[in-house]
Amino acid sequence: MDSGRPPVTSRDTPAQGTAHDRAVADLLGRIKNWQFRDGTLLRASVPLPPVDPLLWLQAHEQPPRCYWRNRDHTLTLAGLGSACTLEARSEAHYAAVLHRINTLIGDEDAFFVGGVSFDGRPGREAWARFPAALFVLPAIELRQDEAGCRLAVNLWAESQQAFMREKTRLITALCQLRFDADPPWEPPVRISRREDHMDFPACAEHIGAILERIAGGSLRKAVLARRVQLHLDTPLPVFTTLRRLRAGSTDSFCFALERDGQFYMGCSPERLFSRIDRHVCTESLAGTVRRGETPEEDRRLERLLLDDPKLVHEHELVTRYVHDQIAPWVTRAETPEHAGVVKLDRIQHRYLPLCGTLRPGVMDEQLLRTLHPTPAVCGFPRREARELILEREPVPRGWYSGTVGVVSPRHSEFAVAIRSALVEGNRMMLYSGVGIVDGSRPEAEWNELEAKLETLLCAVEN
Ligand SMILES: C=C(O[C@H]1C=CC=C(C(=O)O)[C@@H]1O)C(=O)O
Ligand SMILES: [Mg+2]
Repeated sequence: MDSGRPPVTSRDTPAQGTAHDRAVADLLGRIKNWQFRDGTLLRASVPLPPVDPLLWLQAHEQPPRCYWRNRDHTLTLAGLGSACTLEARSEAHYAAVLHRINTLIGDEDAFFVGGVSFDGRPGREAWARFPAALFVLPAIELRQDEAGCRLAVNLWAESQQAFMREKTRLITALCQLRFDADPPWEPPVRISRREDHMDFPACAEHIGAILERIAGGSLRKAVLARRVQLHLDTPLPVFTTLRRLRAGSTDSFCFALERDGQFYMGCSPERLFSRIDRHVCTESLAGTVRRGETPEEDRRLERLLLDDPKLVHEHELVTRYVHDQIAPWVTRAETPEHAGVVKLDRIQHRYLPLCGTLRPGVMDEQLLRTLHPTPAVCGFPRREARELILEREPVPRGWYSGTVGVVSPRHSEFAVAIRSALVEGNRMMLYSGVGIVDGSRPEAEWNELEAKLETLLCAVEN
């Protein structure tokens, strides 16, 4: 059947099918000679003609699948299956997981893909399948970076017996890879029902309570989040939807993580941190206005974003926090003098990057522990805001406003997990949040919550 969509690879280069086959054959040849080496990761990678990773993922039913594209478009990873899955039951175990990742990867050029929950605890209710932290080393990896496109395999096993089993499984999976076929036809998705877990009156009441707390002096900011549940008339084609979302989210991190039949997916404009060797970059991104209908209106709104005292305050709380948290870990911190603006398709944000050189011995675990969750998703002071969120919000956040990214000894990068949804078959849960500070008005915050959901909603129904 003709789906009317482009194939996984371009048809105007007929020799590509054979080039992909040769790449797979090359990998198979290498794997066949692999011998079990206790606790050592085996990895091989070969160049591949360009492939759209999301179409490729949609064409393969090999869970768990994962996808990551960073905001700078310098790294895209698509993974099929798991060579190793590491989990943490609580925040207290993040360091052990990150340490394990580094020793397991060693000198190999591999990445684990994963993340952590908002509150450092395992998911509850809809999120029950997601632990506090989860990182997967894909068994088969498609990577695009400055060096081009490559296909790689990872194999790791704790015993000779497990090694033989995994090796056979990997060979079978490689033999089933497809590069030149159309992805399966998918019917258009329609939203049959929408359930809002917080309506405007409830939202206004929560905002009132937060403002009272702020007036009392014990809190300066809290981020209030809501959830919208969609019932769809057909299971959501996750990677096709993410492809649409990605097309409208050029300056965003895009991700999808599969876990026992569920997907956590989204496109976030916000970086938690990125580290290449000892060089680290973090940022504050907060404060929102919509995009204008005309260039003049857009510039007027941009001026408002830069000058309005409430928006300046909302953003500055994040900036100061990020600066104070990172300061002990870096020798030189560089940041522009004035905030800039990040423009997305429907909204724009205030933004200020901060880069530095890590002091000897500082690892991802310190950065993760001290930065996450920033006042862009939690509030300030952090503990007070977190308590208020747990007390006020009607549904657990799970991994929404957690962090998602890639980890390796040389290079790690995490996005703040916002503009995202949990998907299970016909059901999709969309999340959005707003920073409440002195000067917040319920109608304006409600409109902001709605605007933040729009991009995702549009990607669902095409
Ligand atoms: C918490 C979210 O956005 C944060 C990031 C940027 C701007 C925000 C704001 O203006 O309120 C939020 O702090 C979300 O999109 O769910
Ligand atoms: Mg805001």
